[in-house]
Amino acid sequence: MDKIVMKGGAELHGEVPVSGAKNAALPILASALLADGTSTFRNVPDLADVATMLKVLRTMGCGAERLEGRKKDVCEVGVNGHITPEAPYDLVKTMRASVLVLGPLVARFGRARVSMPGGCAIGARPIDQHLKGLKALGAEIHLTEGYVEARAKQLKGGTVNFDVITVTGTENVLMAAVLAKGRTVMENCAREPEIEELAKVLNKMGARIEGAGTSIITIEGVEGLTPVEHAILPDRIEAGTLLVAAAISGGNVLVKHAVPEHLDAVMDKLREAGCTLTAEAGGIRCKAPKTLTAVNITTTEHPGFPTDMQAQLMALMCVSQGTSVISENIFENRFMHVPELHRLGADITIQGHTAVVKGVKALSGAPVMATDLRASASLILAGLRAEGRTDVSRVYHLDRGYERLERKLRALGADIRRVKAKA
Ligand SMILES: CC(=O)N[C@H]1[C@@H](OP(=O)(O)OP(=O)(O)OC[C@H]2O[C@@H](n3ccc(=O)[nH]c3=O)[C@H](O)[C@@H]2O)O[C@H](CO)[C@@H](O)[C@@H]1O
Ligand SMILES: C=C(OP(=O)(O)O)C(=O)O
Repeated sequence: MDKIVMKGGAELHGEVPVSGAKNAALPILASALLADGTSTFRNVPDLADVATMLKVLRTMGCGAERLEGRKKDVCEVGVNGHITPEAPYDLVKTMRASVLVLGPLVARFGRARVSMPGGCAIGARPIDQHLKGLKALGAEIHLTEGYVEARAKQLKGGTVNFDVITVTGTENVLMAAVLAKGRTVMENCAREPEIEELAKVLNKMGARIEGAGTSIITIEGVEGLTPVEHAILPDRIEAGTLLVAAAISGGNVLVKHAVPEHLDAVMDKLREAGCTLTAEAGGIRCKAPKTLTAVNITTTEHPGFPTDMQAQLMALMCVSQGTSVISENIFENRFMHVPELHRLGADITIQGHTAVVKGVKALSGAPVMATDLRASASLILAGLRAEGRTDVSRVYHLDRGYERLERKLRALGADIRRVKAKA
């Protein structure tokens, strides 16, 4: 297993580009199932999760490849009528977002067999709302042998009112509704920029969707869609992570391609902590203050503070002056980074879904273990500031969602490298 080896203390300076968004690329790759022919996607991040989604599509019989050489950011997905509409357990267990093929498969092929994703390190993460939405469009759903089996000769438009705001649930039902007969109204939808991006792609393919990015989405079903060409939007969570890297190191960094409107809540918190954030042509600049100030954070659905940035902000709070209260309201078990941050000298107490972080003068390097994707980012951020050497193991979690993070940080001046596992 690869690990990241780093020495803290360097201030980060310079410019760093953000890659395409994982959470947009995954549903958008799945959306290619909705049309016959080859769809071409650019700015697709080179991540383990994207490789898994391409594999899921290939397993079904699609052509799904990343191009090579200078076009390495391009993925092509080719679909013809002959596919096996099944996502097997072996793949879904490595990436729960594989469940995003469920909606497109049942809409286009009239049936789907997709392994139930099950829980993961950060929470139970059921998919009852995905299933509720598909049922409202007329799909028959059975759960057998750990699989969701969905069938519908022709989905029919209907009203879907989500009991819980869910990002991939909204996306799954949206991808089903575009080919349903008649009008679908989806209420209490998630409002993330990645949902707007998915709707943009579907509309380019010929769908008729209005309201994506708000809590009510209306879809007029169409008979068929055509393949598409699209460049994926920048990853707001990677951008936020790089802004925190600038802040925690005491540096001054321009995060290129970062979209300020996608990062309002994160930028507000960094400002409150004393950083100077400026939207510049082509990105966002973060200049760290001499002393960081503790701020309170409450994660909520977009446009609130994102749960996917909670662990990174917690790393920052570990070295900020004062006491910070961090409440996690989206996932029930998303404090797995806390015991590892303790190993670096952090002072954090957990009370239920709240963590109380008392800023310390210094962190000290230690071997630590990543437990999930954003936990691994938070440990690397803490390692940038810790005195001495920090080794972060289990970086396969990091590779799910960050494209060569260590190279990006090294280009900004960090002392960080990847030690490859022996073959
Ligand atoms: C691939 C992708 O886009 N992943 C993101 C997506 O995950 P994902 O779409 O899985 O997260 P959801 O928005 O669905 O989850 C939000 C909450 O709703 C609950 N829930 C969800 C669905 C359901 O049917 N029933 C139910 O109870 C979940 O357990 C969780 O407590 O949104 C999360 C919340 O912003 C992010 O952390 C993930 O990075
Ligand atoms: C939780 C995340 O991803 P996923 O939903 O793919 O597990 C994340 O990106 O932080």
